Amino acid sequence: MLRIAVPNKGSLSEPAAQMLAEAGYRQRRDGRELVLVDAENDVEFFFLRPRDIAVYVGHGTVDAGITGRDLLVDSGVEAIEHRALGFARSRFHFAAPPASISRVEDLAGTRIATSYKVLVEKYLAERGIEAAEVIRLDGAIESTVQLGVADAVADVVETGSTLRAAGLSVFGDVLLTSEAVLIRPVGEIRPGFDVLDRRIQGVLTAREYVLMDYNIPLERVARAVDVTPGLESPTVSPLRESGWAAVRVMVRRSASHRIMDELYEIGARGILVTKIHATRL
Ligand SMILES: Nc1ncnc2c1ncn2[C@@H]1O[C@H](COP(=O)(O)OP(=O)(O)OP(=O)(O)O)[C@@H](O)[C@H]1O
Ligand SMILES: O=P(O)(O)OC[C@H]1O[C@H](OP(=O)(O)OP(=O)(O)O)[C@H](O)[C@@H]1O
Ligand SMILES: [Mg+2]
Repeated sequence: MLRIAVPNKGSLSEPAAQMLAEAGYRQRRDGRELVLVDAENDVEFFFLRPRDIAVYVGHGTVDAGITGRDLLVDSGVEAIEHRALGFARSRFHFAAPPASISRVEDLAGTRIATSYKVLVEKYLAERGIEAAEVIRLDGAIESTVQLGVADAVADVVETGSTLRAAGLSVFGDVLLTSEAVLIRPVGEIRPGFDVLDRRIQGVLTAREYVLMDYNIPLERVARAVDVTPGLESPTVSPLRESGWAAVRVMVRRSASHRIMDELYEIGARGILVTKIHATRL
């Protein structure tokens, strides 16, 4: 039975549960359940703190896990980032009151508050910058400057509104671009992992693509297919009315309206877009 670690709390937990549900796995009914056996799919889910998941996977205690790339890096543990999952996207940045610090070099001799101490210390060490102290705190990092605990912070930024509300501005490079990731232990892939991965890949494709159907005069099929080449090759079938073909093809959801406009211009009619629920490509 494949053992999978899943975030039990925080920003990662709800979208991870949603993704696994779309992949056909059983869901826990109660947020306090710690273990869930899905015998039908031959997997066992362990609901753990997102920060600890990299450690369990790194030590090989579980066969797979979902966590944040930033948490994996900060754990200092070796595990393989097998696949990016497209949610909990964030950037990791330094920030300070704009009048005080605006360059990474100015961090020398300052106190920096963060929940990601390993990540920050590694970044500073690589640049030969010696902070007075890197203070590790659990959350609400943006408040530390106002509270007089730190001179600057290093934290997760999504929209930037938390930083703005605290009167802080980012400076320097993005230290890390993060999102939720599927991770696995170093070494041989555990039995059953490929099935989990294919199911997740299926969900990602179903989210990214839609199915497009349209009718088109035969002499314009080639032009239309140039606009919608599909992943491999579009299905082109004859319509009952002679001189017309029906085309079925996958297109990126984000481009679907632009593509419909183009197809219409070429002469396509009856253009339909349908949501894809699941895929195995
Ligand atoms: N506002 C946000 N937008 C996008 N991703 C976020 C946001 N806050 C945290 N994350 C990401 O979620 C993961 C952190 O999850 P974690 O559960 O530790 O923190 P959290 O979501 O802040 O939860 P909490 O603060 O309630 O403990 C990291 O990968 C981080 O980059
Ligand atoms: O750029 P924004 O869209 O404002 O999002 C970023 C904020 O969201 C998270 O905080 P969370 O709400 O999890 O609180 P925490 O600081 O206690 O973890 C993160 O730690 C940042 O503080
Ligand atoms: Mg948080």
